[in-house]
Amino acid sequence: MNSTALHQINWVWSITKGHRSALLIYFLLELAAIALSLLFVLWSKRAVDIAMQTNASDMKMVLILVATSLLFALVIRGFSGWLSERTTLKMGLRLQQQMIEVQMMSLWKVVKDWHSGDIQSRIHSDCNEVVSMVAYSGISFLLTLIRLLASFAFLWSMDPMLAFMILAITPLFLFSKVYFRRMRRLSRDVKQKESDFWRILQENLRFRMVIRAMDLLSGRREKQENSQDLIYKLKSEQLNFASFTQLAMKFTINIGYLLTFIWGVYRLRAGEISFGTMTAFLQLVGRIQTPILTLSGFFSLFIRFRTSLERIMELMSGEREPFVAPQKIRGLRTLYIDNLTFKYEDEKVIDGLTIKVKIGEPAAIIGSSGKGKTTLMRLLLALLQPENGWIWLADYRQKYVLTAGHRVNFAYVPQGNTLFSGSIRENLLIANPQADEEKLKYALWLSCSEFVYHLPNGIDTVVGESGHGLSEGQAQRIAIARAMMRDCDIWLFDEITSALDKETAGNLTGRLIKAGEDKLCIFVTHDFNLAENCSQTIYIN
Ligand SMILES: Nc1ncnc2c1ncn2[C@@H]1O[C@H](COP(=O)(O)OP(=O)(O)OP(=O)(O)O)[C@@H](O)[C@H]1O
Repeated sequence: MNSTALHQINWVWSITKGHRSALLIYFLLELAAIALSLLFVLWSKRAVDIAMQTNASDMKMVLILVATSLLFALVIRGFSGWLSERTTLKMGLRLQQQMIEVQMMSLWKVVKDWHSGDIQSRIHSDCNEVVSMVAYSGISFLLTLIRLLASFAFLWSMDPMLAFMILAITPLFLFSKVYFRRMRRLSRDVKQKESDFWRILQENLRFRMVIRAMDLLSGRREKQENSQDLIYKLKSEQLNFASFTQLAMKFTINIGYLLTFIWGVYRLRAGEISFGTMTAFLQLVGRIQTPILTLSGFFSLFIRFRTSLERIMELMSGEREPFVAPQKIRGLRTLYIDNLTFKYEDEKVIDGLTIKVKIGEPAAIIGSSGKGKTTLMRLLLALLQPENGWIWLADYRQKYVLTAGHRVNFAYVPQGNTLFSGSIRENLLIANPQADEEKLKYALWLSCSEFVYHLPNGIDTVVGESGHGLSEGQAQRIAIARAMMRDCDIWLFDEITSALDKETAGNLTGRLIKAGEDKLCIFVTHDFNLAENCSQTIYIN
């Protein structure tokens, strides 16, 4: 076994943690059901044989046993089915949580490389594929194999020749390398194309108004339809191949049944077997054929599972931000940036930047577009790591090298629309769930969001996806109010006046600068009026 397969097995084993006893119980219950079904065959053979004798004294007892085995098997199957569904559900949700957690904490370069549509496709369909294999199909495979072997051994004990005949006609071609390779390639291609489709779909839905407004509908529709056509072609190929192999399988299996039947009839006529044995034959043949058919279906499931497993593991292997305990700095005084250098891949964005921002002395950061202002914000929030140089936070006594743990000290307002769907109140409370009405009112006032009170539902007005229902400027101000709900000593504002008229912008920045007299405020801006009101202006070129 190669190291990749071993790694995959270990990984699969790790996701069963917390569910292993439920999986074992399910396996044992199904095993008991198999034993009962074989007892059913044995006792029904006896019942038929007794019925053919003149002295049928214990027939009643045997019939009771036949009925009991059937009934118990039914009850056990009912319970095990329920248990398996429940375990699948719980495991699926847990795995999804883990996948989402990894994505939420992934490093900047990982975020850039993965499209959220692709991630969603993996979290949804690949996760289902993997979990249903681990919690259900994998165990079913083992049980089917056991059922098959037990029925085969039973048949062998009654008539070895017949058992041999059945084995000889089993379509073993299904286990060939050609079959596996082709199915694997198809499965990979389908998954890849599905991810592409999710990417296109997500962007089409997100920008549907803009797409219509800019008359891009036909182009985007064509892209989406092309992607669907590709999926259709690949899935049709998959379907044709699977249907052909299933048909070949059924064909050979039915010939097997026919041969058994003819063989049985001749031997019955020759008086070599009893009626009971004949009925047992026919039942056992069924109990061998059905598992073989199930196994053939299982192989395509297994191939899909391997593909999905690789895709999930690839997603989960992205680098994550290590956990650092939150560290609130009491009595914060100064932020130092010393000879800071940063580059994305090869492009140097910030080169030897040195600045100092003190509490109560707001700073404006100005620079033409694409010069690295937002990058600087990301560095301050420890979302990016400097290539060279240092960022420190200092209180009265000492300096602390900035880490992700210091994020609790920052209230940050990003560029653009970042509201969540839900009411305005929910959007504000997410930043500080314990806040009271006073705090809400203050944050709304500080961000010049008094317009909220004139909305029909006031602060409980529901905002759609990406702030739909509010203007850009209104959404921007609610985003400022949200940041102001947090009790933080450093306020970072990234172009907060870009969607506001001059008067509102002046009002807003006036309130923020006044209220931030005991805060460390940094405004990234193109607004020179705002820069004039700050204590220092830093140019990034
Ligand atoms: N994730 C990224 N990977 C690679 N390069 C990036 C990434 N994000 C930004 N850049 C590049 O870094 C440079 C600075 O980008 P940044 O967003 O910091 O500029 P900015 O000064 O905030 O611009 P604007 O005023 O337009 O918002 C740009 O040239 C941009 O192409």
